[in-house]
Amino acid sequence: MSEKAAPISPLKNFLAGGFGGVCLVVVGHPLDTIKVRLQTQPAVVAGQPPIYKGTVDCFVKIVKNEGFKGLYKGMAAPVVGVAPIFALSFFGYGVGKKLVASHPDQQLGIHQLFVAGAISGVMTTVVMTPGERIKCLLQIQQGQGAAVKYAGPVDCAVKLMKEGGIKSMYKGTCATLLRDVPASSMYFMTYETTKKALVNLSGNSGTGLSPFQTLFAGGFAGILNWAVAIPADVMKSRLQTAPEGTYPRGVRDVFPALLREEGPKGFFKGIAPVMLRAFPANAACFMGFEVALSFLNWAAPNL
Ligand SMILES: CC(=O)O[C@H](CC(=O)[O-])C[N+](C)(C)C
Repeated sequence: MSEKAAPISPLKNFLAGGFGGVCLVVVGHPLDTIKVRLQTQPAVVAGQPPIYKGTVDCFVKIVKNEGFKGLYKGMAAPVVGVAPIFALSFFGYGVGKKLVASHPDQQLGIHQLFVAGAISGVMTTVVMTPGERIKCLLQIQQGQGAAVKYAGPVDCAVKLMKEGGIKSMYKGTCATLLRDVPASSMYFMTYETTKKALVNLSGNSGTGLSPFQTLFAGGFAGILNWAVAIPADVMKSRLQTAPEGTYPRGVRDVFPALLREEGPKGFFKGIAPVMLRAFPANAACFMGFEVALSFLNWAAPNL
């Protein structure tokens, strides 16, 4: 007999998703900083050592030269920016699930979950692109020898608007879509299917998931999200941090340039910190989401 699905509330998803996003940033930001530093460091010149030899070297150099606070550089922007991004992402997923379901109680299949995730990916791009542009610019300043240009996220946003208007804020939109549409599909589909598999395995369908199972399903969703997102993420970070005019045709220029300069492995730059961060950060995110959702279901059952 097919189980009756819980009614979907995009509004509750929005609020709980925002809380999940804050949990994700607190746990994952240091590794995100390392990822962006590795992704955007200049190509190695023959005979000269790279600025950072790898994840551990990058971590040690940041802590030595900038202190622990260097790892948390640019975190104000994601905390303020990621909460709405994740709120919108989980809201979009809720809307997507409603759109693909033929009736409100339907248990969605793997393909429907995939499409609902893609809808979420498109919706988040509106806030994800400027959020990522500001975050990446802040994360790379100082670390690679350049003078400090932006005092913080607001200063960065104001300067980008003054210098290049809304077009500059939305630099990297195509790369963000290329990253987030497949990534969000993978993310939500993996979380739901892993959850279902774990419940079936343990036979605890009456009591739902244990905290450990939620953490595992969330962490695994994060890993598969990044497994499909990383090549587009490298292109996005490059594009969004390059000096004006470097890649006039966006992805169409950054793709061949990266391939020419660094070969196929260039598209996987920063994969170690990405994967190190993916599991704990997304485990924390889904845990925060589920806790907030349970609270909302208790406090406002009809929301
Ligand atoms: C690419 C990205 O932002 O992935 C999010 C998870 C993470 O580790 O930041 C998930 N999502 C694309 C659904 C926002």
